[in-house]
Amino acid sequence: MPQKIAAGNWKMNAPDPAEADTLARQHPDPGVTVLLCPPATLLASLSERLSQTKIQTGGQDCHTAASGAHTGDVSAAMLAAAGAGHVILGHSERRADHGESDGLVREKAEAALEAGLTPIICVGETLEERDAERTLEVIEGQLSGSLPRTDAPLIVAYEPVWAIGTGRTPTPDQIEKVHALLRAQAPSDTPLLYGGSVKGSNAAEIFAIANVDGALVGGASLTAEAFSPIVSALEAAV
Ligand SMILES: O=C(CO)COP(=O)(O)O
Repeated sequence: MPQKIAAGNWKMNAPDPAEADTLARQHPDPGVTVLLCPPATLLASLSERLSQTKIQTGGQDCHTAASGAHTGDVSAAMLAAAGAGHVILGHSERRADHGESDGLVREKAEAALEAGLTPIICVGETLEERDAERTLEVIEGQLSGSLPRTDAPLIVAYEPVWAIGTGRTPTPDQIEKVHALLRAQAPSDTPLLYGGSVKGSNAAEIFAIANVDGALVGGASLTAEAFSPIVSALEAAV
């Protein structure tokens, strides 16, 4: 059975780190993997802060190279040295803001695996693509272009671009169709996360969908009050 994962993507936000302590106190021994991905500058301190807890940390992006003349970038090895065990790659905000291609995401995923990190590879269609009934074709293309050419364990997150930060979520049927495709295409036992406006109030319904193994959460991961019910819903779904 794939691992169950509640992952928080803090994006370019710096919530009070005491929120992470509260979350750790509320979930001292979670029955699922709980992961917080802060901005790179906060990764080392947050990892240290959570080192005596079961909450893990991850990065939000990495470079393809291990080191070198890449001003402003951070390598996968640096994330690992700062305490990360995972790294989010190919998030739609990076694909949109930085023009990241599937090929680049694949190279980054290979670099992450090389550094001992588990990549969380994000895919998702735009509203335009969904309206044009191209969702499955788009996801299939992104996945086959972005997955590293190895059997190493990784995680895939389905995040419809139009559901991110909008309060809109796809219907359970829409999520189920995409996750069935991911299950068929990704290596067996790959945890498949859903992301896009996940909240405490809709988490249980989302976790009941076939082949949904957890969530990648943005806004609702910034406070323990908002994230804890999502973790609890996933624990209850196991
Ligand atoms: O992009 C996301 C997580 O990576 C989802 O963000 P929201 O949960 O804020 O919609």
